[in-house]
Amino acid sequence: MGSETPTELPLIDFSKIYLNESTPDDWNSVKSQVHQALTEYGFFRASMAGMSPEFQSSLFGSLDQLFNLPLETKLKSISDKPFHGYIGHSPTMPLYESMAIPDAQVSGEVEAFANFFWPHGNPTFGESVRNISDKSYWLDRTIRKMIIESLGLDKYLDDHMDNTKHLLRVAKYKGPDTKESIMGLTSHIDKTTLSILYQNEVAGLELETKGGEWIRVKQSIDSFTVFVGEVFHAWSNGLLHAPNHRVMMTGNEARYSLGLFSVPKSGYITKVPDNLVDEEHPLLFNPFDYDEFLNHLFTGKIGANKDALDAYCGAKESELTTYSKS
Ligand SMILES: O=C(O)CCC(=O)C(=O)O
Ligand SMILES: [Fe+2]
Repeated sequence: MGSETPTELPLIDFSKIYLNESTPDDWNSVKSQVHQALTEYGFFRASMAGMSPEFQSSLFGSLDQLFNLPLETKLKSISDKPFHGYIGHSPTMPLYESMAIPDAQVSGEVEAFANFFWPHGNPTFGESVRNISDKSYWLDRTIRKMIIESLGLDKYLDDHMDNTKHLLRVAKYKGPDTKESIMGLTSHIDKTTLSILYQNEVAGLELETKGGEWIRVKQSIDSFTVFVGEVFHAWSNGLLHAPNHRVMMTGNEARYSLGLFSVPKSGYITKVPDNLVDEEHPLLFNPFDYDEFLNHLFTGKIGANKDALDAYCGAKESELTTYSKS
């Protein structure tokens, strides 16, 4: 792949592994594609077996129902935690609305969210959102395992798996009814370990290459978009690229997305593995507490710009004092 600029996201097929029909060679082949994609570009599309048009229409019908609830009902989904509660009607992002389900992979959490909005329950919402959440969760763990193996860091695997938590965010981008592109979500780099997105057929997500070109994601019914966030970039001492991305909307159809975001658990100190640091690869990030980083971000102590984590705990300036070869 070298330094050539891709015009589309690389597509990697996880179906055999997901269906438990893979050989060790299949695993190794997918693992090396994942490693290459996430170091070169920071993103790829993951295809998965088992998604039907009927499933897709019940899933996005459910999200339509959710966002069509009255504003005062949606506003009840409040939270004092960053990124958790209802977000919408922002003057800077008028097309965007979202709500979050923490620990959506845990049995009963999606159903509890549905029961909150529909006191008599909403089994279609529960089942379809749960299905995507489970597949995204499986992808998140499988991809992180592949990266850790491919970096030769197997001894860190359990620590990484045990100290990661998840948040599912469902979003709606209203069609702006214009021919020219309107900003749906401003460009940013996720403050996550990994981000996994599933969406309806309305395009809009764009990812930036290292060379500064924007690639528009071509979504299909059985694929997820996977990209690296600042936390995994930092943990890998810069080996994994965390891409800038944004949502640009045209036309009058609404775009729906479901994003599963993995982040470090509260109280866990993320630290670059020693094996990734040597004279040629000086330490780029000092150990950090993710919750404290978010606090700094949301109280304005550091800017919410693209390299917020670097501003918070970047080690470049203090390399000589923090880096020890032991
Ligand atoms: O909805 C999307 O496709 C992108 C969402 C996103 O980038 C985010 O929530 O961080
Ligand atoms: Fe994002």
